[in-house]
Amino acid sequence: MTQKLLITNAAQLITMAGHSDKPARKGAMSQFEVIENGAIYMEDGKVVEAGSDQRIREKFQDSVVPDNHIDATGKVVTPGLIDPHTHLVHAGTRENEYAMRLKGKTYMEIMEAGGGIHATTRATQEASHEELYEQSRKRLDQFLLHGVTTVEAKSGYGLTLEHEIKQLEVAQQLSKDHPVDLVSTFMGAHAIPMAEKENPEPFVDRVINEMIPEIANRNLATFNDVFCERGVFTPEQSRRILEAGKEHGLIPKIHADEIEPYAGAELAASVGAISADHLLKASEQGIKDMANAGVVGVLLPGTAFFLMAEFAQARKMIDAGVAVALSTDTNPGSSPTISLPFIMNLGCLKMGMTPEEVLTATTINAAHAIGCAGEAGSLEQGKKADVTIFDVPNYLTLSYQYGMNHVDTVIKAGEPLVVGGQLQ
Ligand SMILES: N=CN[C@@H](CCC(=O)O)C(=O)O
Ligand SMILES: [Zn+2]
Repeated sequence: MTQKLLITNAAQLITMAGHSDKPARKGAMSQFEVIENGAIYMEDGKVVEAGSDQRIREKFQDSVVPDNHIDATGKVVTPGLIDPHTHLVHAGTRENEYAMRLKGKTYMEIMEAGGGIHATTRATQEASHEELYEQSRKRLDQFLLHGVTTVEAKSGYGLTLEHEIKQLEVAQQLSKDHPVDLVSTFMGAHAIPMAEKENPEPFVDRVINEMIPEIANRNLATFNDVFCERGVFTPEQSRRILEAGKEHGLIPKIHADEIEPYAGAELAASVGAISADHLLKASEQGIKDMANAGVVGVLLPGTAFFLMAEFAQARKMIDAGVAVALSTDTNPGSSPTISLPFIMNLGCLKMGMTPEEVLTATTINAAHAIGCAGEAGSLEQGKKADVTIFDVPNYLTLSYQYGMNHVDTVIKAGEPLVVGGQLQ
């Protein structure tokens, strides 16, 4: 049966059209069209046409029954938001570490003492597939309620082949069962297991020779990520891990220059990573290299906010020609939030981004950061009918009123799943 859906009367319709092939950079990040009084028609989970209310009604109003007609009077319609960097599948929380950090301990001190990523690894190793599935499913519901229709999910709290597979299988099952689209990243190189701290090379070898081939063989991930940071994986180890992934068809991503400058941005450019993420301490050279190589900069201002660190230099990166995307970095240690709209607020207030840039960074550029811009990230003919409707009169209000959830309706593949701010 053909499934039809018509949205009319939008105070503002923002399609983000025109950047499906390449991410928006520099001025183009701010220059999208805003259709005042817009409408969009969808069929069989795909966008058919978006444009002025008058034109779309003339063409399509007669083919829909009232039940398939959403009136967006006074609201803003955008592509479904995309979160390109999360640690969705994990067990446990770390509020005890939060309290320690408030008293002055640093993120890395806690990790070096066996907490941090190691604490979540212990909890995740102990959790069953079913427990991880249930906790992650709830998070995905929350994402949907905050307007997000596609989410990237990393492993990296397993640190053994068995437990990395468990995390990725949970993500794989959720991608079948849950309406939010999931894109998976293998991140076996998220931390060196505590017992191997003094001699990490055997672990690096296991990631390269055991984990990567098996994960690729089982088709459990699209991307391969590494935490390149002093005290975790060196640039040289990171390069080997990312190159090994490439040999098995896994596209490189990298946690780069988060705590200290460590030439992670430069490495991302030199291995041809699709994105480099964090970048709080990225060097001038690294920023230039990323712009030249077309590496998307995925910035995670929730992490800087929560770790009380200096924010990444989004303004400098955009002006230098880096395509910037934004993400929550959802995880229990450095960014326990699923609110991408709050991340948009932070993008403006703490990283010098414009309200237009943060919308681009959470839609089409976020899609490019996870290789799905051909299907998602903009409302253009033939792309997925993933739509978020915000109960605000204009898009500026989204980054002006902070810490609030303005999501009214979320449509996934042509189906309204959130209506009036409630899951259906
Ligand atoms: N920095 C490395 N990894 C995660 C945090 C993981 C954790 O603290 O559990 C991040 O991207 O922020
Ligand atoms: Zn991360």
